[in-house]
Amino acid sequence: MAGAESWAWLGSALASFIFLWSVVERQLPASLTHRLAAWAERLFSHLSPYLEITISEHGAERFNRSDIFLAAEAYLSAACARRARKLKAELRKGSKSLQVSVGRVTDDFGGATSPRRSQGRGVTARNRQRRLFTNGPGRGGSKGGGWSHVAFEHPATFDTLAMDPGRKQEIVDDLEMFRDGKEYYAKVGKAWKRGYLLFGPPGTGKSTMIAAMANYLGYDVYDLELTAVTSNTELRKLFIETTGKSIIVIEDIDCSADLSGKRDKAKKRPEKKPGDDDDRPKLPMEPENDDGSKVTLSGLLNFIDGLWSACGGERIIVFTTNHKEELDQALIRRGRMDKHIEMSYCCFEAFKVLAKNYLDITEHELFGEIRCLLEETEMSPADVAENLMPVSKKKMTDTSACLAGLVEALKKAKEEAAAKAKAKEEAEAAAEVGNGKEPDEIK
Ligand SMILES: Nc1ncnc2c1ncn2[C@@H]1O[C@H](COP(=O)(O)OP(=O)(O)OP(=O)(O)O)[C@@H](O)[C@H]1O
Ligand SMILES: [Mg+2]
Repeated sequence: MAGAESWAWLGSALASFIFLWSVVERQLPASLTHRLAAWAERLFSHLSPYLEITISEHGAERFNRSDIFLAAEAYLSAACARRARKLKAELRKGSKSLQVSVGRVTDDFGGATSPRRSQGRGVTARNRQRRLFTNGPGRGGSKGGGWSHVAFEHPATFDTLAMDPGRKQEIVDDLEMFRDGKEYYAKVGKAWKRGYLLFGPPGTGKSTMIAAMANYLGYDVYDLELTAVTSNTELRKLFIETTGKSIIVIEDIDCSADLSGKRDKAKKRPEKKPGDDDDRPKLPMEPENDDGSKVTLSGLLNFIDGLWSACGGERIIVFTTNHKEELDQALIRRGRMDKHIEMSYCCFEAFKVLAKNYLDITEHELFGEIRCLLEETEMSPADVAENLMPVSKKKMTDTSACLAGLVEALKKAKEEAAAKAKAKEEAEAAAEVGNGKEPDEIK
C-alpha cells in the first residue's frame, strides 16, 4: 500500500499534463499533432511492460465459438470481476439474484500460461449454465432459423432413472469411458464421438435417459428437429455450429425420417394406404426437388461420420425411436450408433427405483403381488410412476393407498391385454374361415 501512495503524485501530474496538452493541442497545426501522437504511442509501447493478446471469439471453423475463448471468458470472469470496469448482468432462470460477469476483460495472467488455461477449463465446467438448444423456423416463420437456446434444467439423474441396475451401470461405465477417452480415441484414430440408439415403447424413459446422460456428463443438449431443416447444407451448418461437450439428439427418428428403405433401392416413396393416418413429414432417401432442397438419408449419414467427424471432439449423438425395426440398417450400424440401448416395460427392479423416488420406501407387503403382476403384464415406467403419484395433497403420505391403486391398475391392464389377445385370435380365426379353411384346421 505504501508503494501505491508513493505513486499518487504520478496521477495528479498526468491529469495536469492532459489539461495543458488539450490547451496546447488547439494551437498546433493538425499534421504536427498527428505526428506527436504517433511518437507518443511508439514511446509508450517501448515503456509499457504489457503485451496485448486478442483471443478471437470464433475459431477457424467459422461457426464455432472457440474453446480457448470460452475458457478465457470463464476464467477471467472468475478472476477479474472485482477489478473490472464493465460488467454484464443477467438474471438466469431459476435464480433469484443477478449473475454478474465481466463484459470485456483483460488479465495479466501473472506471467502464467498453461496452468491458468486449465484453470479456465475448470472454471468453465463449474460455472457453466448448461443449455438446451433447439433448431426451429427462422424469423417470420421461414425455415432454417439456426439454433436458439434456453437453460437446461431437467432434474433427471441416473439415480432417479428406473431400469435394471446392471444395465444402468453398463451405460454409466460406457459414458465414463467416452468422457475420459480423449487419448484413447486419438490413439486408435477414431473421432471422439459416440452414438447411442435408444429404442423402446412410449413412456419407457428414452427422453429421461438423455437428460440423465447430460446431467451426468455436464454436457449441453442440442435437440435437432429434422423436419425443420430444409437442406443437407443447412444440416451440415447446424452440426458444425454445435460445440464440444454436447449431446445432439434426434428424437423419434422414425417419425421425422422415412429411413426404412435401402439407399441404393428405387427412390419411390410408398403409397399412402387407406386408413393410414400418419401424415407426418418424412425424410426422403434422395432430394425430392432437382435443386436438392431437402435433407436426405445420405446427407444425414455423411454428417454423422463424414464431415462432422472432422470438426472438434467430445460429442455424443443420440437417436430415439419406438420402432427400431423400421430404421435403415446403415443408419444404426455400429460405428454410427455404437451402442443400442433397449428401454423396456417396467420390471420389478425398475419399480423399486420408482417406489424409492416417489414414496420413499424400499419394502412393503404389496411388493410381492406387484412383482408377480409386473411379470405378467406390460406397463411402462411412465404409467407406473403416474400410479405412484398421490391423488391429493391430503393423501400425500398414504403409501398403502398408492400401492393398492397400482395393483388395481396392473390387474386392469392385465385383463385388457388378455381381452385384446382373445379378440385378435378370434379375428384371425374368422379370417382363416373366410379363406376357405375348416374350423378344425385352425388352431
Ligand atoms: N425409466 C424411467 N425412469 C424414471 N421415470 C420414467 C422412466 N420412464 C418414464 N418415466 C417417467 O415418464 C415420463 C415420460 O417418460 P419419457 O418421456 O422419458 O418416455 P419416452 O420413452 O421418451 O417416451 P416416448 O417414446 O413417447 O418419447 C417421464 O417424465 C418420467 O417421469
Ligand atoms: Mg421421448
